[in-house]
Amino acid sequence: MRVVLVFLTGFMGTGKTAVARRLAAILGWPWVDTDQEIEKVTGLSIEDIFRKHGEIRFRSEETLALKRIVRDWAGQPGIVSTGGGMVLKAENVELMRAHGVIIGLTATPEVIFQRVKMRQLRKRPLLRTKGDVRARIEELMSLREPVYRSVAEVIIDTSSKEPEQIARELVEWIKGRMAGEKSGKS
Ligand SMILES: Nc1ncnc2c1ncn2[C@@H]1O[C@H](COP(=O)(O)OP(=O)(O)OP(=O)(O)O)[C@@H](O)[C@H]1O
Ligand SMILES: O=C(O)C1=C[C@@H](O)[C@@H](O)[C@H](O)C1
Ligand SMILES: [Mg+2]
Repeated sequence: MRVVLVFLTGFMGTGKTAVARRLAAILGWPWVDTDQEIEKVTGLSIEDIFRKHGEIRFRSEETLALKRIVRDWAGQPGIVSTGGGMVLKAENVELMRAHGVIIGLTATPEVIFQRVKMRQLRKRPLLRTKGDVRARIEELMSLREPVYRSVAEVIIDTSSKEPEQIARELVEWIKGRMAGEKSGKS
């Protein structure tokens, strides 16, 4: 399989969107973010989709967005930052694996809390709680961690690095991955 699409996966606030933007700029590849794509297509914010239509509807929109992206971008290189729950559906993981490579980003719960607190929680309805947001992050992360670990080819801890530095490291990884594939085929 050639590396054509690079999917960034991981928990909310690990930096998928921030890193993808820089990765695309360095490589000169196009970039799409599935959350932004869903908002564009539905004309609704993530918050409104969850509030008015519920999580099941959001998950359907998420799979539809992924299907459109792999169809429209077939055969060309590109960076896709996914929503934090994209990997929870086996169908989505299969689609990503069939069209590219899956990179995982991680960070400590405390760093995630610092990044997503306040205004950022609006984009992440699953973290909104009357109780302790830190505890909610830890709970959801520990439930999902095995999935994030099992789907990604490589996992980068973004807790103490700037998005620019992470993007540069990933460029090297992607180049190595592409070179490895070429030599494997010849
Ligand atoms: N490595 C980093 N260092 C410092 N701040 C960061 C880093 N990565 C992301 N951020 C900041 O943390 C916030 C959340 O990052 P981002 O939106 O990229 O997360 P995400 O993984 O895309 O989350 P989601 O799954 O909810 O879309 C943003 O304000 C972003 O600028
Ligand atoms: O981790 C999740 O389930 C989510 C992450 C965000 O990117 C959004 O896709 C939405 O808030 C759900
Ligand atoms: Mg994002």
